[in-house]
Amino acid sequence: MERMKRIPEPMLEIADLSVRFAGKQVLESVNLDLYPGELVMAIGPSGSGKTTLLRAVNRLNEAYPHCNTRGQVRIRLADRWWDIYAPSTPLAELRLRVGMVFQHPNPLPFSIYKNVALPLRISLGMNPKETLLRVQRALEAVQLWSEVKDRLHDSALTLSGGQQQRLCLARVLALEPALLLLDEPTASLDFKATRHIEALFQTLKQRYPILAVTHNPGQMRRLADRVMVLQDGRCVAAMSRPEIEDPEHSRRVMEAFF
Ligand SMILES: Nc1ncnc2c1ncn2[C@@H]1O[C@H](COP(=O)(O)OP(=O)(O)OP(=O)(O)O)[C@@H](O)[C@H]1O
Repeated sequence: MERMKRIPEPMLEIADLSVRFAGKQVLESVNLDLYPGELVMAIGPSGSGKTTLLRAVNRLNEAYPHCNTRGQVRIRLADRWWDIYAPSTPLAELRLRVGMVFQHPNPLPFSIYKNVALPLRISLGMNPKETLLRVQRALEAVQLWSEVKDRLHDSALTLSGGQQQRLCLARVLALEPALLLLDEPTASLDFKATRHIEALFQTLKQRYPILAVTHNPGQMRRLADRVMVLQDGRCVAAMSRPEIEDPEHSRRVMEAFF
């Protein structure tokens, strides 16, 4: 008897997603499935809707009263599907499971330690000993520990832009999310830190799938398993890994849409 081929189930399903701000169409009928072990990158010209797409996954666009979202976004957590836009979905819990790193670092006006520790204490109810261990592990993962271990109680706002970005990533990783959303996560990092964080993403995607936005074609080639190209809010092209690796093909796609 022919063996049945196992079709992997996605972790995230975005179906026919449209977003308007004050009547202006910003995303139109976007579809995307994200599978375990994948790092998918959204690219496109400035204003094409990349950040809006990421923000739609954890319902951050709703912070704007004139925002209207249609379509479906579903996430699979512990083998159960959650409809992200269903009124019954527990939003706070969802946002803990869907970690997002923003384009501009957004540390809280507290100490370096508290920035990572507070969500663990408040949201996960961790005890101080567990918290300390988790904070250290997260800061080591983003290669910040050696730079801050002697000044953990200084304000996070005294860190450089690149250090703040790594701190914000550590804060998200410490919560051990199910899915990562990254909006140009290396934009404020130097070459060495960028390469380290890129290597970290390659490891992390085995644990949780990643949907990322980048403006950097080199980073796209180094990291992306698949690429979606957005233009004026629509998905106008897609590239698989072999197409991304083919310099002629990816050059043609970039030239066509940028
Ligand atoms: N809260 C908002 N209210 C009104 N318009 C918005 C809002 N947020 C985004 N937009 C508009 O939606 C469009 C897409 O914005 P978005 O930030 O998603 O683009 P992007 O592709 O991420 O751009 P960039 O590459 O410059 O970061 C833009 O025209 C932007 O002005």
